[in-house]
Amino acid sequence: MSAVVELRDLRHAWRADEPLFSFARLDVAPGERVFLHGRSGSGKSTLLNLVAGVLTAQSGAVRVLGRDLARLRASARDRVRADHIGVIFQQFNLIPYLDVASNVHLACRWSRRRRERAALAGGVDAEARRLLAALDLDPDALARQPAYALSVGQQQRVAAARALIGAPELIVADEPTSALDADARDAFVRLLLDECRRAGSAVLFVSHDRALAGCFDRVLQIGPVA
Ligand SMILES: Nc1ncnc2c1ncn2[C@@H]1O[C@H](COP(=O)(O)OP(=O)(O)OP(=O)(O)O)[C@@H](O)[C@H]1O
Repeated sequence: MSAVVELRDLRHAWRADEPLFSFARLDVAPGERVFLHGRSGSGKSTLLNLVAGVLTAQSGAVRVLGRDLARLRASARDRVRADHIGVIFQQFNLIPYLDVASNVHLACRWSRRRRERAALAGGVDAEARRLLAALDLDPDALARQPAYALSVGQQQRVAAARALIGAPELIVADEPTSALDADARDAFVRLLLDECRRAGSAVLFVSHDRALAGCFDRVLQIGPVA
């Protein structure tokens, strides 16, 4: 099966004289779990934004499921993201006054494909509740709570459930464990990767914390351009 993500001769520079990173070639296979680390400021978030189609490549190509993101109109890029990528960013991007279940449902409101996949798995609400429980949140106690009333660690898990619902081919996660202590961090990563395996989702997980690297199939370092 062809790669979920392909990077080809990708370079990015915020300042013309200072290239941030370059990837001659990187393929992420279906279901593969990739850990990407690098020092603060090395460009990890920038790379994930390129893969998620939030930024467009200055030179080289980012392909997601064979589609070259830079060649798509903005609306088509948004569609690729909504249909095929589950995003867990540092700030979780939950809507604070919306309840937990509705925050998880959002991914299925933005994408018919994911709504249909969740429906096949038993229904959008049932799947949201299953994912919350799988991520160690009690859906009976929390589903109707507004997101703002949850702890940071709970909000991270809600964001993960929203990324996973509808089984997108790719999960991109940007430092989702930065606010957790070591035990909570390890448990969260284990649960997240278990659910990705169940859904067949590939994972691109970014962190500066190399202690997590052992949980992944492949470890890559992002660094300054030589
Ligand atoms: N929109 C932007 N415009 C200009 N420079 C930017 C922009 N976004 C990021 N940068 C710069 O690019 C560099 C890489 O930032 P990025 O957030 O990708 O790094 P990171 O590896 O994710 O860092 P951290 O681990 O601290 O989150 C930094 O020097 C940052 O200041």
